[in-house]
This record gives sequence, structure tokens and C-alpha cells, in this order.
Amino acid sequence: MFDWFKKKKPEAQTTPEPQAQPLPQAQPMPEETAPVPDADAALPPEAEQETLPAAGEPAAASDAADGDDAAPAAVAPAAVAPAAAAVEPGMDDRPERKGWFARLKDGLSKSTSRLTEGISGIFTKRKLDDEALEELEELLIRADLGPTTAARMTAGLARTRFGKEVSPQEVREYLAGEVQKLVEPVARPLVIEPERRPHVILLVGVNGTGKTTTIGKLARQLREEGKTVWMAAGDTFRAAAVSQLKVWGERTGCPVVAKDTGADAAGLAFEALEKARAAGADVLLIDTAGRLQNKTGLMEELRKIVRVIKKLDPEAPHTTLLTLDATTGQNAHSQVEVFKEMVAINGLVLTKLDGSARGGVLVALAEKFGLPVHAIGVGEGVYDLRPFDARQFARALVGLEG
Ligand SMILES: Nc1nc2c(ncn2[C@@H]2O[C@H](COP(=O)(O)OP(=O)(O)OP(=O)(O)O)[C@@H](O)[C@H]2O)c(=O)[nH]1
Repeated sequence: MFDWFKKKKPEAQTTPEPQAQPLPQAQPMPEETAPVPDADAALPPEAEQETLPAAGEPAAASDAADGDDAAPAAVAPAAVAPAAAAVEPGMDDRPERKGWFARLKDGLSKSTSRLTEGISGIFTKRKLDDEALEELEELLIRADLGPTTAARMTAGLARTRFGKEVSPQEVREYLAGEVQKLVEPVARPLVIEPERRPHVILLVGVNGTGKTTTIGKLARQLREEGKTVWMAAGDTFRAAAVSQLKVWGERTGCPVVAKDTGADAAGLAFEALEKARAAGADVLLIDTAGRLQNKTGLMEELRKIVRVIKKLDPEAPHTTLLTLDATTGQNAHSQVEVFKEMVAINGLVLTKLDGSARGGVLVALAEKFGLPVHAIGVGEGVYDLRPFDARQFARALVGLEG
């Protein structure tokens, strides 16, 4: 299995340091699932194909998802890559060289230094006058906090300190407090509802924002909590995405339901839910495509996935998470708008807050959309997903110690 992994290292796959820290035992596979040692051997021979109760291939006229009674199309069953027998040596990057707060702070340092240097420039030995307020407002807008937030924060500072001498440290403390107040309501950890079996989590987001990596990180966390996790390789558009998810499956000891490139993503999600349910899994994580360049196609695909899995569980997906790359700054706003049109987003994961991030955007997103930020990504490793802590984030953003 790991030979395959070595041979077919996917493009975006990371190479964490070899430090074994075993997760719980690999999950048992249901009897009827065939191990798939190779990504290219995902389809079983024709004789073994079975008829699915719903959801056909994209070309099939009968779309079970549309709720019609047409006969479901015969499709190749999804292959299930078995959970690895043991955690891959090297997947565990837990003995961190740096604490996650330090990483977050480092990552935010570009936004932070611009902000802190700016604040020092404006406020050293100077009274808070209109000009200083204007400069501060501009600085906050440039740090991606958004015009509304910038205006409110500046006005708040003026209310209590106008005409007085304020130090840069005072301003930073004030801003950290305001940012914390703003983001606190959205800092909500992801809750897995035990009565759902499985709790279905759909990951959506533009390509490259970190969906697949986030699935791997989430799977690791959930497995450590003793939960059984299945994954569905719903980005059937890109072969690399499927292989990448299989690698994460191996790393975390979670079965991955996958099909060949071009297969119907909704059909795959349906099968994955059936299988995860039959196996009594606690959580099913569904990866999806993120081809925003074909917005209509993507919208249809995501909506179909949702319709199809609702046939098995009317309340699924129980969580639809949008991953946003924090380095894209204001672009994140339009991504939220676009994906909200497609599916009912009920949580965000902000990734790449460790790398030249434009972290202020998180504040503006919180203000504008109020969507819960369930987690933040602070690195490429399997341990680099953290619950979003409002206070620590706020302090890191303005360059204060946690
Ligand atoms: N520094 C850093 N890199 C990250 C983080 N999350 C993901 N990445 C990297 O971002 C790249 C894209 O991540 P993917 O998980 O492949 O993103 P995706 O949305 O699934 O993209 P596709 O597979 O193209 O659909 C990979 O190189 C990841 O290692 C993070 O929190 N920090």
C-alpha cells in the first residue's frame, strides 16, 4: 500500500516529518468492499458491476436525484480504499518545532507588521485627531478588515480617546479587544452529533483552497477522539484529487470511497453514505470539486450531491463547510457569495493562516456573513488544523502576545 503511495505521490501532498504517533486502530472494512491497492484499478470488472438504487452517471438520462421514478442507471460501484493497517510512518508532525500560536502569528506577520508599524507611525507622540483617525481607518481597510469594520473601530476609539494622547500599545490593545468581540460569535468548534450515523460533512470550496487537506486533518482529529470516519472522493474531476484523498485515508486509517475520474460525484456520495452507514461510521467526509471556472456545472454538481444524499438521510449533509484560503484576502468574500448560492453553507474553515496570510479578512467575513468559523489551517501537516480561538487570533493579528 505504501509502495503505491511512494510511487504516486500526488502533486499537492505534503511530506510531514517521520515521527510516529499512532492513531486508533485502522477501521474494519465491511465484508463486501474490495481493497483497491492502486488508484488506476478503481473500477472492478464489468461482471461485478451492480445496480445502484439511485444516482446515475452524469450522462445517464435518469437522475435519481431529481426525484423521478425512472429506473436508476447501472454504474460501476465505487471502490473503497481500505483503511491502512497502521498509521503511515511520517504522518505525525505532532512534535511541533513551533507552537501553533507562533505559527499563526508568523503567518499573520505580514498583515500584522503592516498594521503595527502603521499604528506606531500614526500614534507615536501624537494626539488622537481627525487626521490620525483617518489614517487608522485607511490602515485597517488595507489590512482587509473591510470598510464597515474599519469605520466602526475608528469611531469607537474616537469616542473615548479623542483629543488625548494615545500610545501605539493602547491602540493595539483596543483593536485586539474590538476584533475579539467581532469574531467571538463566529468562533464555534465543529460539533459532531452522535445521533447521526454518520454525521455527513460536505467540504466545498475553490480548487486549491485546502478542501482535501482539511478533510485529512479533520479525519485525524476525529479518529483521535475515537470516532470512525469514512471519506468520499467526490472531486471526481481530477485524478490527483482522488489519489490525494486516498493518501489521506491511508495516513489516518480511514476508508475512502472512490471512483475513476469523470464518474458521477453524486452517485459516489450516495454510495459512500450507504457504505459508511452500513459500517456504522460516525462521520462521513465528502470531498467535492471546486471548478469555479465552470460555475453552472459546479452548482449543478453540488446541488445534485445534496439532493442525492438527502434520499438516504433527509437531514444530510449535516454540515456544509466552505474552505477559504486566507491568503486570497478580499476574494474570499466573493467565494462565500458564490458558494452560498450553490449550497447551504453553515460553516467556514480558513486555511493557510500560517503563510503570508491576509488574516484581517476573517474579521470582515465574520462581520458580513456571521458564518461560524469552525477551524483554521495553520500549516500543511496533519496536526495543523485548530479550533478558531477568537482571543488568540485577535491578539496575533495586531501583533500582541497571546
Ligand atoms: N500553508 C498551508 N498550506 C495549506 C493549508 N491547507 C492546505 N494547504 C496546502 O494547499 C494546497 C492545496 O490544498 P488542497 O487540500 O489540495 O486543496 P483543494 O481545495 O482540495 O484543491 P484541489 O485538490 O485542487 O481541489 C496543498 O499544497 C496543501 O498542502 C494550510 O492551512 N496552510
